[in-house]
Amino acid sequence: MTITPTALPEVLIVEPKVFGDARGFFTESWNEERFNQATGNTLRFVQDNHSRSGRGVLRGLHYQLHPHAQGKLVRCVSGAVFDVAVDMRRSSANFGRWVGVELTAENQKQLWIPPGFAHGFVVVSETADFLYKTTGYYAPQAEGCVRWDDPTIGIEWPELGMAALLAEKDAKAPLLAEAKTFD
Ligand SMILES: Cc1cn([C@H]2C[C@H](O)[C@@H](COP(=O)(O)OP(=O)(O)O[C@H]3O[C@H](C)C(=O)[C@H](O)[C@H]3O)O2)c(=O)[nH]c1=O
Repeated sequence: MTITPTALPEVLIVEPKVFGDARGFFTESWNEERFNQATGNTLRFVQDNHSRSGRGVLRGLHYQLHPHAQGKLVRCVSGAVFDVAVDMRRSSANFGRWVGVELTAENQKQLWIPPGFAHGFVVVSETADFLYKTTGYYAPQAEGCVRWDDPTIGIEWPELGMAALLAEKDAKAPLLAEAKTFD
């Protein structure tokens, strides 16, 4: 397992070892001991999620506030997405800053997004199956969201050649200045 910090040092690219052979491949997509040894975390995941989306679908930017804040370990198992995390902690020197990583079925990269960060992705393949583990249960009453295209965050989304397809709540999400944040 390889762990690579991003420009937001708490957001980590996780690359489990992939064993390829003439039949295909095998990989341990999650190994608690290896992950916690490599990152110094002591994570406990309580929920697995799976969403499927078509090209141009943009889900996010979402997060849950305390006491229901979620850490997420995300990956794309078919197709490809551009995955983004935004630091929503006002006390952080990186408040409002973002990182983006292409997660694909081919590169088998995963992204660890700790509590305190907004998360979202846009699909850059015909379809994408997106799986992720969370350290907290779904709590819609604690959900926060921030606009995907807020110029003060300035996410450089990939060119899609089409308008992003968003849920109504995401199209109407607040800008960072009005969004709920972490201390
Ligand atoms: C997230 C979630 C949703 N739902 C139900 C609620 C709705 O009836 C339906 C679709 O929910 P939503 O439109 O919020 O799904 P996404 O837009 O993919 O939300 C996710 O998008 C970004 C990328 C995230 O990081 C979050 O995990 C999550 O907010 O699934 C559940 O029952 N449990 C859940 O954990």
